[in-house]
Amino acid sequence: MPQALLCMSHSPLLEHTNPPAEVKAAVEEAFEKARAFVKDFDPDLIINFGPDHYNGFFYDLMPPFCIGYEALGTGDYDSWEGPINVPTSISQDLAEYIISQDIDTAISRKMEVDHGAVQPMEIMYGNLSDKPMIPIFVNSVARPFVKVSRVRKFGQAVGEFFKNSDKKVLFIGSGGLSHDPPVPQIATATEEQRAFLTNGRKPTPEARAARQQRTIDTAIAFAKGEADIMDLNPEWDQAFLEICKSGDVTGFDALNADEMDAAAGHSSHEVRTWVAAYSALKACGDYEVTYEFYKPIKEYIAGFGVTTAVIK
Ligand SMILES: O=C(O)/C=C/c1cccc(O)c1O
Ligand SMILES: [Fe+2]
Repeated sequence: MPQALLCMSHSPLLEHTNPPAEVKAAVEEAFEKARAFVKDFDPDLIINFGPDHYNGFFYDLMPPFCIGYEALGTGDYDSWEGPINVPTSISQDLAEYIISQDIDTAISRKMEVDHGAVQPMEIMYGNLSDKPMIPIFVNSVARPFVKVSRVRKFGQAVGEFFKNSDKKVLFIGSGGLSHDPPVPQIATATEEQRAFLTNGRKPTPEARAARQQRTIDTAIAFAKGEADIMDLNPEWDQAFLEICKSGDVTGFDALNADEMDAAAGHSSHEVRTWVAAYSALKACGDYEVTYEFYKPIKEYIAGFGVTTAVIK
């Protein structure tokens, strides 16, 4: 059965800040195009490569990759909260296959996933309880990072597993492109932030609200040119999109974490989810990108991209 791909930026600010009306309309049109693509493809199963922002994964145990056997949404920023429809036996077979290919992965029987992982599914389907979905965590915020070539090989192994599947599979990658939201980094964290990054599960409602308000305030200030975060980098974003369109996923290997921090912001590493998704699709066959949307949107703190692709 065929495979297809949807990669898109996410932002928890979609419902919390107000870009100019024409920008909002353009994003809504991109979502509508993506919805039409997904509806037309009508997958049986979603493989969802998503990051986390210290809602599900912390420094008490931070794997580079984790396959969810069972999962639930954390509900941060009013995102999906509660159980997700994960086909456990397929997740198990996938993990077994991946380790048989000499690629290591963690697994979780209770994986907690945040806005970054669930937003595309919410936008496509409105919920995470109907369509079967295997959540795959790709560490995109917490150093140390594995090389991008490793992410490509991981994605390739996932794709190989589904290449001859009897199910129609949609690979989703969620995140990026250039952006630098105010998520603390371990290297520069205060003692309090360090404690949170290591052991911040189940924040109090007050702590969660304060974190979210800080991000909203930063986005509003960023749009006014007043925030102390790195600028978006449309040129870097376009170069990344060119690699996606080239069909040569080894082109991702040249991405380097230090250079990404410097050029595209500390959350640009979320493109690792795209690298995994495109590499998974490529393992199923040569592909073509059938739709691309891109806009740098300060109110969302995101170089905002949406792409779809199919096997040629
Ligand atoms: O986790 C947060 O508090 C902020 C997340 C964020 C903000 C803007 C763009 C993104 O991709 C994010 O994940
Ligand atoms: Fe994010």
